Amino acid sequence: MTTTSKAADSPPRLEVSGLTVTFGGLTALDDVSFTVADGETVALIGPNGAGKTTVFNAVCGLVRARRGRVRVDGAPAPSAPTGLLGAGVSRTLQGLGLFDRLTVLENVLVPLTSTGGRARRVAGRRDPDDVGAARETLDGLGLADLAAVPAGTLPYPDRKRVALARALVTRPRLLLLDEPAGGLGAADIDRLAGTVRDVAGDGCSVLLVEHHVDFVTDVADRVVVLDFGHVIASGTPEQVRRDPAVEEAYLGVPAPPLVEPVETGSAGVSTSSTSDSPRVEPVETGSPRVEPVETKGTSGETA
Ligand SMILES: Nc1ncnc2c1ncn2[C@@H]1O[C@H](COP(=O)(O)OP(=O)(O)OP(=O)(O)O)[C@@H](O)[C@H]1O
Repeated sequence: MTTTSKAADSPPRLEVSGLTVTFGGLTALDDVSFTVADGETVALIGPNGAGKTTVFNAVCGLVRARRGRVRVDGAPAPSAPTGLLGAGVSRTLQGLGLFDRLTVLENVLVPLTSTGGRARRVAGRRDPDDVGAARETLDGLGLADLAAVPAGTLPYPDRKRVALARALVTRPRLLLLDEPAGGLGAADIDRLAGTVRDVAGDGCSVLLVEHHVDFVTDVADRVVVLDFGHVIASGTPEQVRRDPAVEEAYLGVPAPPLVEPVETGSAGVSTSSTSDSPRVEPVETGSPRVEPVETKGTSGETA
């Protein structure tokens, strides 16, 4: 999925380098480094409180780093959220943050009409180009028929797609998705995965925070695992799934040895570790899945 449109020595779309963030005496992030290339999808996973949202907030200028740096296309990331659109960065929120009384179309127009000198157009006159872009985005997400419906009347999966449309309408080069699969059923997650692949296929880089491991495995080129503010593993979804440190971080116990003597019995598993014994792979028995947190509200929140 990674595109090759940039020169080989060009900076990555997103570079997080030595990022350290503290809240009073708490070190939420400690020397965190990773990159996201053009058109690459990277998932940031980790147990609750690991620091995932803090990474997002640091990229968006919502929290100040004590040390380290965040660069987008080689330039310092905006120091305030108001600079995000200009930097080609867009994000969704765990709580969606929709305006319930505005229609779907009006919600999707918000990032277009609230930037630069176009803010005055919110109150009445709409730029036809903006409306066209919003309708095109809604169409692409299967939301065209809902354009005139107040967002607050929609079921949660549709509201979630509206929030995604609002993030996509500015045609970002870097899209940050905060628990995009949380609270969705299997069919909606499949549709979301298709959208993420399409977005990445168009060259947009995607950084997502997600607890749903099957979704992560489906869409992510690489996974970065945080625990207590440290990067404890990174690699392909398969590499990370098999990493004992990841298992330990989620389950709180050391991973068992790779080959464990097992009692003989009807299951036919050998007790010995001779070369013709079946190989026991304890790490495969449980993907490090933590159920999505659905209690963080579904409307009106900001990050
Ligand atoms: N504004 C804040 N003030 C104080 N502590 C904070 C603040 N924001 C985050 N923290 C703390 O920083 C740590 C990392 O929090 P963060 O929300 O980034 O974790 P997370 O991995 O996103 O967790 P979750 O999966 O539960 O959303 C936690 O210990 C959290 O309590």
